[in-house]
Amino acid sequence: MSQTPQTAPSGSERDHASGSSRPPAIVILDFGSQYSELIARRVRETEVFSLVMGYATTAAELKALAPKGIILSGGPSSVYEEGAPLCDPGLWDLGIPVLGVCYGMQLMVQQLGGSVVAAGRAEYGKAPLHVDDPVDLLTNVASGSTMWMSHGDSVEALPDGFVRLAHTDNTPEAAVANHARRLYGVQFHPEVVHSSGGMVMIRNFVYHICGCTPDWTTAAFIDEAIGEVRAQVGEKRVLLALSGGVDSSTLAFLLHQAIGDRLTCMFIDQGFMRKGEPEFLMEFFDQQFHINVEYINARERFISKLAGITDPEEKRKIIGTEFIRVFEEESRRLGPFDYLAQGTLYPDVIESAGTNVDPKTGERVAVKIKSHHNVGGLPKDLQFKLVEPLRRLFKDEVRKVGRSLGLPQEIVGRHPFPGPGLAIRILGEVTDDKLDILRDADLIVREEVRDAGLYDEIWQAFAVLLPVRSVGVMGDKRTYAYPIVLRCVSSEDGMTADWSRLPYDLLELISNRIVNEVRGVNRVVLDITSKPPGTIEWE
Ligand SMILES: Nc1ncnc2c1ncn2[C@@H]1O[C@H](COP(=O)(O)OP(=O)(O)OP(=O)(O)O)[C@@H](O)[C@H]1O
Ligand SMILES: O=c1[nH]c(=O)c2[nH+]cn([C@@H]3O[C@H](COP(=O)(O)O)[C@@H](O)[C@H]3O)c2[nH]1
Ligand SMILES: NC(=O)CC[C@H](N)C(=O)O
Ligand SMILES: [Mg+2]
Repeated sequence: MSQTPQTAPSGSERDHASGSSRPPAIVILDFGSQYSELIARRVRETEVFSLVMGYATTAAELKALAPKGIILSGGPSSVYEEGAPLCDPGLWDLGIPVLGVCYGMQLMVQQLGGSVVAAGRAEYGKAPLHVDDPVDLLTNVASGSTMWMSHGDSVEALPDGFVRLAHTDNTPEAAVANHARRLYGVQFHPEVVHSSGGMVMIRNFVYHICGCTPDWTTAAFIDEAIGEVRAQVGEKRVLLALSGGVDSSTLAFLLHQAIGDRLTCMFIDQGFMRKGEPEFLMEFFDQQFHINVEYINARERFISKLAGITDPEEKRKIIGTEFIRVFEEESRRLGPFDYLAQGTLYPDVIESAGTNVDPKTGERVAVKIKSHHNVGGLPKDLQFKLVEPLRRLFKDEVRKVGRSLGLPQEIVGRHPFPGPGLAIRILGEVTDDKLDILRDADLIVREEVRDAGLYDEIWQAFAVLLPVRSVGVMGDKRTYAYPIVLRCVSSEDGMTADWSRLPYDLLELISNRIVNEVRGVNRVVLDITSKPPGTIEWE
């Protein structure tokens, strides 16, 4: 991994987000794993505040921060490679308990005198854990618990003072410890949902080994976020980008509490919304909450900017830029506004690879998956300062915050809908005709999933339009029309997802209705790909 920077920024410069004024009880050092923030979030689920920081955070910085525990994340590198990201070796002598996960464990082993080698064969997926010593870290973790593995390297020899806590069929040193120094390592990923007993282990580490107390609650988050927003914006006015989705609606309530009528909410109709959505949103906020929302009809300008554009990343960037241009123009009309508030969440940030940038090389430790319009899709010459208090949270954490602020289930329970909207669900060029087709198909999917009583069980259910055509027969006539892809997934946070096993009868109903009712479609297919390797959206 020679492109991995040797020196990454320390955590402090990344923490412009929520909760940053509160020192983390558990620090996660990020070695580039897609799961780093997931670890932090699992720790926060135990009501202990946790933040991710750059892997090169020095021992002195950590000492000053005085967390009760440190977790080293996994990462794509191999510890024995030149240029592999290393932590400050002073870390081991701080007397603070450390848990290394996968790469983090391998690093611990190597730096303390053991050895790590490329394993005979890589191990991905579930493996039963055989517990050899059910103490501290593994207290109440049943032998045979399924753990999620994702590694190509293995620990060959343990450093002095370390013992084995557990093994798997392929991995002799699956969990290890130096009890006296309170250093622990696991080869698997306790943070992913597929690891049963993973949470038990995290609780063991956080409460029993590190001695943390559960004081990071939704109420505490709201209080601190309100305080931070007030400190950030002072007496200035804030423009809020409101989509009517869970995140920006929650943010609207939060900011309303924080700054009252210095908040202006603005909804941009970019022309890629679902059927009935703009009307629903305007009426809902106006009638139910008496929150005034500025409605901006920008349909023409968005679709004309996308004419002839087929590349997904190009589409996303154009849309992200156009959003900001509209906000800038409207800000001149209604403002001025120095601040733009967005309901950005952590998955938007990690997938746009907005974290851990090396100031010298500009390299990122986590790789880019796609540019979310509100992060990676933003223009470089952005004139607003961003207010994004939800930036460190995952969707289910936001839902809790929203509920606690009094948002009704009708909003809090909504499926996520991406800012670029239907434009990234029409593969290739976006046209008015295709938008009409997709809107109609999407409505049928939503209606039928709701009628089947499955809406709340599913993370997202939607239709995708492919720019290819196939032959069919309808009313004895040949058709040559587009297929619609049904994409329904279950997920906890959007970072990983599985395709939903919808009942065949429901699939049949949706398929029949789409082919019969939507002009221009003659075939319906089902996407049965999980994430990874697929993503939820098709672009
Ligand atoms: N049409 C829009 N008008 C104004 N702002 C928007 C619009 N679409 C998206 N945004 C902004 O971009 C942010 C990110 O969009 P995203 O879809 O992830 O969040 P959301 O719409 O608030 O919630 P959800 O993920 O549940 O749809 C929003 O929180 C909002 O600030
Ligand atoms: O506001 C958004 N702007 C975007 O550009 C964007 N792209 C994807 N998504 C949503 O994020 C979640 C993860 O999606 P992917 O697996 O496709 O990356 C899913 O819930 C997606 O719907 C977006 N939301
Ligand atoms: N997931 C990880 O942290 C992987 C670590 C290391 N690259 C390995 O393959 O073993
Ligand atoms: Mg949305």
